[in-house]
Amino acid sequence: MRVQVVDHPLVAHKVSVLRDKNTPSPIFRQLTDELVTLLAYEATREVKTEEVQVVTPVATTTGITFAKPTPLVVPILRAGLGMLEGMTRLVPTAEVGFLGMARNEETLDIITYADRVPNDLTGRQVFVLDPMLATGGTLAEAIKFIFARGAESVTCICLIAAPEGVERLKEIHGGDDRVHIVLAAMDEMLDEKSYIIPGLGDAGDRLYGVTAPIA
Ligand SMILES: O=P(O)(O)OC[C@H]1O[C@H](OP(=O)(O)OP(=O)(O)O)[C@H](O)[C@@H]1O
Ligand SMILES: O=c1cc[nH]c(=O)[nH]1
Ligand SMILES: [Mg+2]
Repeated sequence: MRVQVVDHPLVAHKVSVLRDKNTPSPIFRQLTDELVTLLAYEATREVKTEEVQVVTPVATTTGITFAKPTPLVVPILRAGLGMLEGMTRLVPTAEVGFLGMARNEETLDIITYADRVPNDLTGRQVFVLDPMLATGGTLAEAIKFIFARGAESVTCICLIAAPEGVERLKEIHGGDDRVHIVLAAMDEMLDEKSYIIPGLGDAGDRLYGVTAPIA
């Protein structure tokens, strides 16, 4: 499993504004959208391609296009939805599946409440979108779910991670080169409620301006 923290001033600046508790939802949504495009640039570096003939106004040349089957993008509802448009803007031919997952804030159990992902993911490169990787429980479930349907690889694009969550995923997928995690920031730790410190609070609540009921 590879973990990559994208080290770039544009990313660090946008994450800093995102963290600020006074940043309102509209700006939070815009920054999330901008950040995912910066992370997607790195996350798609190994997307499968094939050659294609291109006729320019002056000559014919060989270009590349995405190979079939096309990449599948899977935002984890609710917060991952805030990353979808930025991703599909960069990879417009990607297909999109949806997973609804919520962490019970008291037990930390993960509830999967929506599955709109194709049954057969054989040979697919899957890009999972979720801004927060805290205990890693949600992503562990999502990765298990996607591999159970036959995916070739899973790349998770997250904004902020806690070391505890990354360690948990490494315990499961450490020797597995099919799993790739791309992050904007690796934070310090989890607090007693398993929120990321310093983090940015509840990403879903900050994106959408409402507190979701406990799952
Ligand atoms: O690593 P974990 O400890 O599993 O926590 C991370 C999860 O928590 C948040 O979602 P949440 O359950 O709050 O759902 P929401 O997007 O509907 O707010 C976040 O978007 C992740 O999916
Ligand atoms: O810090 C955290 C942890 C889980 N989910 C969030 O949205 N934020
Ligand atoms: Mg939430």
